[in-house]
Amino acid sequence: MGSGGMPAKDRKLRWSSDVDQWEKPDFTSQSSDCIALNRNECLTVSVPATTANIGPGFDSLGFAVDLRNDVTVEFSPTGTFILELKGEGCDFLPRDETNAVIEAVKKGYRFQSNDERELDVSALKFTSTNRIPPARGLGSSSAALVCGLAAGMTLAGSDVSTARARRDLLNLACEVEGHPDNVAPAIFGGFQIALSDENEWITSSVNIPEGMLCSLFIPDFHSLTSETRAALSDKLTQAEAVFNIGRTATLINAFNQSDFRLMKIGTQDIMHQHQRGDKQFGLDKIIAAAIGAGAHCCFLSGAGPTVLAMTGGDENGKIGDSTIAAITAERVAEAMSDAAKEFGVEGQALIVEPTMEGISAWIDVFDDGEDVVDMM
Ligand SMILES: Nc1ncnc2c1ncn2[C@@H]1O[C@H](COP(=O)(O)OP(=O)(O)O)[C@@H](O)[C@H]1O
Ligand SMILES: N[C@@H](CCOP(=O)(O)O)C(=O)O
Repeated sequence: MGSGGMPAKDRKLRWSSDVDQWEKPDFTSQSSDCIALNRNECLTVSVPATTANIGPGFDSLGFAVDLRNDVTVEFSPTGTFILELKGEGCDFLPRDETNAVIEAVKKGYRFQSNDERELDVSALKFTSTNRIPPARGLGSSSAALVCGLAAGMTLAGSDVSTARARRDLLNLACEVEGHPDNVAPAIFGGFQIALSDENEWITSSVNIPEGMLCSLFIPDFHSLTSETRAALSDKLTQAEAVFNIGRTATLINAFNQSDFRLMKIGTQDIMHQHQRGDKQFGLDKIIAAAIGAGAHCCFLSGAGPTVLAMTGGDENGKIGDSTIAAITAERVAEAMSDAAKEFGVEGQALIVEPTMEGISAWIDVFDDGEDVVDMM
């Protein structure tokens, strides 16, 4: 094994955060001996849900919200491949090696070991704890991809808390996903503007005003991003392009300057959201209801069908602001649910906060019954 019997804390020192000094694990013959995990250890990778587009920023903007999927990897007690699913999507996500998380683990491992080895997962146990509802526009596929890639890279010896590993993760995940607006905030947290420049994906952060809350209306039905993307027109008139360019720029200013008044106009879009939602589940009416109930802005989350409205924010820093924000967020969520019901659509209302925490990974060490956590 690359790490031998070394405790995780010491072993971590083998992988320098200095980009030029990354030390490749000593890959030897046996598959289970080729991973940077001891038999008394369990690796966990945690990734947040993300809301992409934010109205006009199609394929470019996204922010992370505090609803997380976790994947753990440990040696299987039965000596055979196990994939345990918990929470969202348990009833239909595959439990074999075709699961997107497992495919990504193998890809991440292959990348980190310079294509020298395939990861044999037959002696490993994976547990996927899913809190992000799949196929609802909250970046579940990106979370699965990023979790898996990061787990695979870690098993091949990478420290995914380093800037270099995160950059690699961004490039790898964007290659698979094709658009960066979910994966960038899933990896880096916060609000990200992401784009591709020749062979490289680049992301930069935007401020999210303190104290903002997101009211989510998550319809009960599923909608596959690939299907609703395929139905969009790939042509825009100049006037349509100008509509979205002006609003995207306004949106960035609104967030960076905590200017809540600009958020409603800054989240308007002409490229995709009404095509995906108005006739299908009354998106225009849900947005109007949220704004009417006091939201700063409201938009289709990713490819939908989730709708996200934003409230709160420490405009004046007055005592009691957070209580008022929470009450408004609940009122907005209720108004969205009622509007959807009138359209015949049932769903779940949920209030979450934006989060600055992107991917995190750690190793639990089970030592004589004691559980020591090693943050990576
Ligand atoms: N936790 C998960 N584990 C494995 N695969 C997942 C998971 N979540 C989502 N997926 C895959 O992603 C698909 C949904 O992707 P997509 O249509 O892009 O929806 P979303 O908007 O939620 O990202 C699911 O059908 C499934 O194949
Ligand atoms: N820009 C993409 C975003 C898809 O987000 P998801 O959360 O629905 O996967 C698109 O609009 O297709």
